[in-house]
Amino acid sequence: MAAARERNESRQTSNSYNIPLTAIPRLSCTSPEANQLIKNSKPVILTDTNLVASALHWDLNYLASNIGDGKFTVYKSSSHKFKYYSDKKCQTVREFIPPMQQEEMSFQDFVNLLKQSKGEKKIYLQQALNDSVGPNIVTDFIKFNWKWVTDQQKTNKWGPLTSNLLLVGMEGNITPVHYDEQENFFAQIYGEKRFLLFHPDQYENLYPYPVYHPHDRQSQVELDSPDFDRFPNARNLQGYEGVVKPGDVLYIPMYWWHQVESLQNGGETISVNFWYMAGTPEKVTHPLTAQQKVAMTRNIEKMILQALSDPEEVPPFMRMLVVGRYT
Ligand SMILES: CC1(C)c2ccccc2-c2ccc(C[C@@H](CC(=O)O)C(=O)C(=O)O)cc21
Ligand SMILES: [Zn+2]
Repeated sequence: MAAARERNESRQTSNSYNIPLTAIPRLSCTSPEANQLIKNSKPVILTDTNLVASALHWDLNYLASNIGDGKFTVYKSSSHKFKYYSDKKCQTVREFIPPMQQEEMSFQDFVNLLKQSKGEKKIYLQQALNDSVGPNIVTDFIKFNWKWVTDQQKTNKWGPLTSNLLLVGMEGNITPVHYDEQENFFAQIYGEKRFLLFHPDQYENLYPYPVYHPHDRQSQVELDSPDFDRFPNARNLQGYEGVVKPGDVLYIPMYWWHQVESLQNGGETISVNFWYMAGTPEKVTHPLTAQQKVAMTRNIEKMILQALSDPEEVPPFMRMLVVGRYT
């Protein structure tokens, strides 16, 4: 680990984190290498997809004027971090305090809030694109390059598209490191976003919350100030970094950890993601892939919770099972 830190210091990476980062490849979607990376579940920033070319004229005013008067979910955070939490799991952890509030409002109200709350209150609009949006947005949406993305879905044997989230973030917003259980083509429309990605095998270095915790799928490690006493392996973190610009599409393979940042002083950001369910899982072969191991830990944790029924019983049970026996 010291070596990793020396290497990092000697390489003087641009990031403000003390983590060795390799550049995510940036390739044309027409290149065989790009398609090979996707096939092998490796991240890649794709150019020339035209996936959201029909939306590259979207900005705050265009959306406010055309997206209709529906209500949009806006998250407010006292810090610049928007740490996802599952509402339905809030009851399982008694002392859990939600780190952000959510509110429904019109897009125009969101834009007004954005313009007046420079700096202190950070807000993040996140809304699944649906048919309640105005006709011009529907037209732009229909003109997404569905041929390319559907070909990808079929070639890579993914499951169905589950949602397209419209994301409008404030400069400086951070979505802390987490993984999703879906394949993701992340399309950038306005402004720039910086991604940190970590292979699923970095599981031991990122200490995910228990599955029953509201912060399920999130890391307990704060990348900007890791608590090495509680999470010593965080010193061994190694990851990937890339910045997506308007028109770029980042492929985030399922189970890959990612942290997403709207650049400070970069202005607001607009993105649309394309989440696909996983394809049918490969039959289990040994050695297990990191993804298979993560999926197994999730199933086992769910089974133990089911058996014990009380979340408070899980930590002592796990210690009894493991300490002195498997450690
Ligand atoms: C932080 C926020 C708004 C949120 C709050 C409450 C519940 C869910 C979510 C949620 C889910 C996805 C994203 C998009 C993206 C991260 C990014 O672009 O910031 C990402 O992680 C992905 O596309 O996989 C962002 C959010
Ligand atoms: Zn995500």
